[in-house]
Amino acid sequence: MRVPAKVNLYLGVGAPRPDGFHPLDTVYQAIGLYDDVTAGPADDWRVDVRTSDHVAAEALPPAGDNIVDRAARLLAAHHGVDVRGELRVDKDIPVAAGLAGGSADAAGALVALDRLWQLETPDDDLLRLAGELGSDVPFALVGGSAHGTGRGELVHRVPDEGGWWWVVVPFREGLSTPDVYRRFDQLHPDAPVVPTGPLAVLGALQDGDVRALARALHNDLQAAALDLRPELADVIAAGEEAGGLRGMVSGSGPTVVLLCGSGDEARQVAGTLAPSYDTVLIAPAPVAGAHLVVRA
Ligand SMILES: C[C@](O)(CO)[C@H](O)COP(=O)(O)OP(=O)(O)OC[C@H]1O[C@@H](n2ccc(N)nc2=O)[C@H](O)[C@@H]1O
Ligand SMILES: Nc1ncnc2c1ncn2[C@@H]1O[C@H](COP(=O)(O)OP(=O)(O)OP(=O)(O)O)[C@@H](O)[C@H]1O
Repeated sequence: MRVPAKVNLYLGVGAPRPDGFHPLDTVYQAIGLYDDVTAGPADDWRVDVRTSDHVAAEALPPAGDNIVDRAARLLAAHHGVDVRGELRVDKDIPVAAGLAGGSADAAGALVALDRLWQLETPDDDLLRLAGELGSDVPFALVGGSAHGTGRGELVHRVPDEGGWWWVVVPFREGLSTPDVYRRFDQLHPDAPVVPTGPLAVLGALQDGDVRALARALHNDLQAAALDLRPELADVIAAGEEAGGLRGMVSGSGPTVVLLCGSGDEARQVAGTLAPSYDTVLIAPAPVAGAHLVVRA
């Protein structure tokens, strides 16, 4: 099953809660850059992870600690069944990139194992288990474009009339999400308890208006990511110079994404950037998630 990466079209971040997580007001969009997760029968439990050229295999955790192992244990415990099967993960989404690749794999594992073990887990339970695995995992189930609140785990699909195009510039060396949130706290000691909301982004999606969306894109974590990786500012500037309508850091970074006016414009921007960076990808959006959750 194909599971997509995400970008945050809007990421409002508030002051840390007592549990250490930050309240978010975000708009996720699933983009056409995928990992592939498949499950088959086996007497024991095996995970086989393979990576494409631009995915840093060395950044993945040791056997047994992959987020798909955690997803399998959580789903099995919820139903009181044994963890059994062979799970294969083909990774094309860069690791620790701000693209939620691990979250996509976790969502894919939940859905693939739910089918293999014939559990028919209700959607609400699946969403709750996903939220326990990580803040971005429920969105990976839902896909499309969605509003996220809480620590990001409460997701509701939103109307999106656009067919959008992104140029994606990932880097082999990732950024740690907790490090970026920590830097956010240092840079914004007076962050509001309730983060500001994404009205302009939601309106642009509803109208399918790419120029309005370009104006409204916003990421409260961008300053923290740029502080940790100043050279990302040059990538954003180069992408906008090459014809991208607007460049930004995706989520906690370090991937830079550029919103483009059309598929042709995206190909042109990617062609201009390609000689300067190891990897430059093109992704249409929005795309489907791992599982169409009826309620969302
Ligand atoms: C940056 C985003 O990708 C934006 O969507 C997410 O907020 C990150 O989501 P994620 O990788 O699924 O994060 P989790 O696995 O839930 O949490 C990892 C770590 O990120 C920090 N974290 C995450 C989410 C959140 N709302 N506040 C946080 O402070 C915490 O230090 C946490 O221990
Ligand atoms: N299947 C997996 N794919 C990628 N990373 C994984 C996986 N399982 C565990 N991890 C670990 O999770 C951490 C974050 O990986 P991930 O690729 O999800 O980050 P990300 O793209 O920045 O996600 P987010 O945008 O949700 O913060 C890495 O340290 C990585 O070792």
